[in-house]
Amino acid sequence: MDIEKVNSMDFGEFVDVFGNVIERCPLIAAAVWSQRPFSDLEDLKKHFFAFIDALPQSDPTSIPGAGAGQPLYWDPETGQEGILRCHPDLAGSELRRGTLTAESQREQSAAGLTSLGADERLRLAELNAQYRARFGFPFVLAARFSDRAAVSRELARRLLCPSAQELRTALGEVKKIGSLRLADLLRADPAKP
Ligand SMILES: NC(=O)N[C@H]1NC(=O)NC1=O
Repeated sequence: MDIEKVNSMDFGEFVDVFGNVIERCPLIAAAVWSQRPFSDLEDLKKHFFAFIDALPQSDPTSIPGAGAGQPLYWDPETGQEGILRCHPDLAGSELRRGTLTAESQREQSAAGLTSLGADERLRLAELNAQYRARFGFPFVLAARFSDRAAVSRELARRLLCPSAQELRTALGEVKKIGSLRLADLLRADPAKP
């Protein structure tokens, strides 16, 4: 798909195609559509990321200690933390139930997370739960740049980071995931974050 094709899309088509560039955040694609035309893939990416960067960090709707669950779709009132909460755990219950988005399923599968042994799955589930309890959002990592051993290692390491730093790191991972998804859609070089 070239950029002319992207620029010619009506609202509905654009949101259909780009609605999951940011996991379960079709409203971000909806906002980006209104900024067309785009000059190229980089420009399109810039608009997605600028939208995220302009959001408030915290989620005033979250209740501290309530362990906010995963929403079906992003609510703009929940800001950047809300975007993180739309991400399914890596090797978590959504993967087991088969309810991941097609993109997430491919990414988790590429990192080998669909074929973990019971012990590895349990260890990741424990680390994911500790991470969510500490930060109030799930551990987010661009799985396609990782593998099963690196995922647990990175999770254990980031669990010890300060919250403000972790929010920034996690949003950086959201952008890496979005870059890869956009590159796939425009068939550019997907290896470039
Ligand atoms: N939790 C988390 O990082 N999930 C995401 N990572 C990724 O590469 N795809 C996802 O769905």
